[in-house]
Amino acid sequence: MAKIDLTKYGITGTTEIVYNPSYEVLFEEETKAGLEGFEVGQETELGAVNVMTGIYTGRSPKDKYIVMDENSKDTVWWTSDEYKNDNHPATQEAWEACKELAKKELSNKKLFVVDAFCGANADTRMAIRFIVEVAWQAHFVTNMFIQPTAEELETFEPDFVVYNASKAKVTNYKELGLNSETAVMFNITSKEQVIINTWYGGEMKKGMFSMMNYFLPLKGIAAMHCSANTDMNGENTAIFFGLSGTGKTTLSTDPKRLLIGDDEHGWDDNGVFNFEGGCYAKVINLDKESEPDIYNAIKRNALLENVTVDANGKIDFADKSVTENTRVSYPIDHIEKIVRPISSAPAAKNVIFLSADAFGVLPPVSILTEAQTQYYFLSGFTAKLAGTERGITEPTPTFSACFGQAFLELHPTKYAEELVKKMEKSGAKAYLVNTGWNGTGKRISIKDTRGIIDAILNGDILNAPTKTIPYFNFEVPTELPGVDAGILDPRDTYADAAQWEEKAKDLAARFVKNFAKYEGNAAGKALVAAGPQA
Ligand SMILES: Nc1ncnc2c1ncn2[C@@H]1O[C@H](COP(=O)(O)OP(=O)(O)O)[C@@H](O)[C@H]1O
Ligand SMILES: C=C(OP(=O)(O)O)C(=O)O
Ligand SMILES: [Mn+2]
Repeated sequence: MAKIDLTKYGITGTTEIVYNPSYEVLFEEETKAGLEGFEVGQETELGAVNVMTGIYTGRSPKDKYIVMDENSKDTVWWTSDEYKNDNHPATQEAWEACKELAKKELSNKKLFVVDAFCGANADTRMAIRFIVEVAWQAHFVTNMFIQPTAEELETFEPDFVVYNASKAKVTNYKELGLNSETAVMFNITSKEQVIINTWYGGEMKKGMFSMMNYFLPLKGIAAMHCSANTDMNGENTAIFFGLSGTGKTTLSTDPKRLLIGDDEHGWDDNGVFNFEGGCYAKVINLDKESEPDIYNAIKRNALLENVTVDANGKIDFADKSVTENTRVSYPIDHIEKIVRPISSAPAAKNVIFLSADAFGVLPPVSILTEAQTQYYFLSGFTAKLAGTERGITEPTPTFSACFGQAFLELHPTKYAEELVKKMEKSGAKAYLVNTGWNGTGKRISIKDTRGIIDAILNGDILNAPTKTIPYFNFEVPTELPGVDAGILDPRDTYADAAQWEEKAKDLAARFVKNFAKYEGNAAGKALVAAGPQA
């Protein structure tokens, strides 16, 4: 084991370091007597431990900051009045203050240090050191990141250090120009992240995703908020872009295929590779029959968050009294059908954009032209679903560039550029799949969506009869094996097609308005014709 010296980070008086604990040790530490508040883990009937994450049960994008310095000033895609995003600038002074708070919080106590990788490719991965004081936080990152081998640990040198001081508060946040007592702050120059006053595990996971999204595209590698899987021969790779709750995890976990990963991937000249070593599935209303693989992944070593569990360990997956964003993290090998030993596969042949349309306008599947692919990728229209972000309590329509705006550190066009290059090279086709609502007022069923995905992946969709949907010029199939033909044209799901027309016109106008921000250059202007015509 590498000798860990935390004094070089300014953390002093450490009484004990639990370094890269095994699952046995993690279980013991997170369930032992004497833990307080949100440190407490409870063993459940399925063997997985459940924890509560406190007030923050989802990410807090308003508290996300990046230090603005010589290095980041001209590269980061900062929030602006013209185009608001979650990359808020922090001063060097605010950084020093937050780092100081974290050092103070983490000094003079027992700590957990987890060294892990982000990125399955050895030549482009980031070596990350997580320093935390809560056992289950160490468990979370052990599940979600790639665990080094014993040999790799011998020589592990971190590229990036994460300080989780979830128990601290930024009391003087106003003075520091920050938003609240909570801060999720990145320093791209020193390669560090500080987390203060939020216990939500997703901040560590999506934080490192944001950093990969900064570093990789600058090296000509696509970084993508998508899940990925491939066929049993590891040849027919597909990627599924989508904002939280649109179905990346659910739809990529497919017993007929091998899972590459459920949320964050890169695409380089060798193909598609996972950034992570685990999955982070939503468990609200989880049903054993319709999602058996995810259900079966909830066993010892998996970690549940914010799930309602009674005194005997019995789980109620239907209860959303704490949040709708109830979660489970598990190491990827809790899923049987995965790509081994490295989570990667050849270039994608199919690219699927998952959009949960709360307006009920988008067809359940549309076959996109090349220009439409770029237009809809940059637009990133979907709904934010309840719970994943603080303050979102019902499906809220949004344009989230590249289906992951909250995690983009460079301008959206950079991600589009890298994706298009890779797609052109592999001859990939793109589809827009609505996993949200239609005229019935209900969400399109998982069964129908799975039928649509099957038809895309086995090529049936290319032989199906099609028609064109007005306003959007979408080419949609009129029949697909295993899919209710009555839903393929969304107008058929309304009592009166005029109701759809009205909503479609409204949505088309929203697209036009949103896209104006890309029309400043010739490339953006050229895409307008591929978008909806209001
Ligand atoms: N048609 C559908 N396709 C996919 N998921 C659906 C659909 N209808 C409802 N759902 C539900 O939506 C949620 C999708 O969440 P998840 O797969 O975790 O999304 P993501 O990984 O993109 O955040 C799950 O709770 C799933 O049961
Ligand atoms: C974990 C998150 O996302 P996803 O639902 O896409 O996994 C998140 O947005 O915090
Ligand atoms: Mn997911």
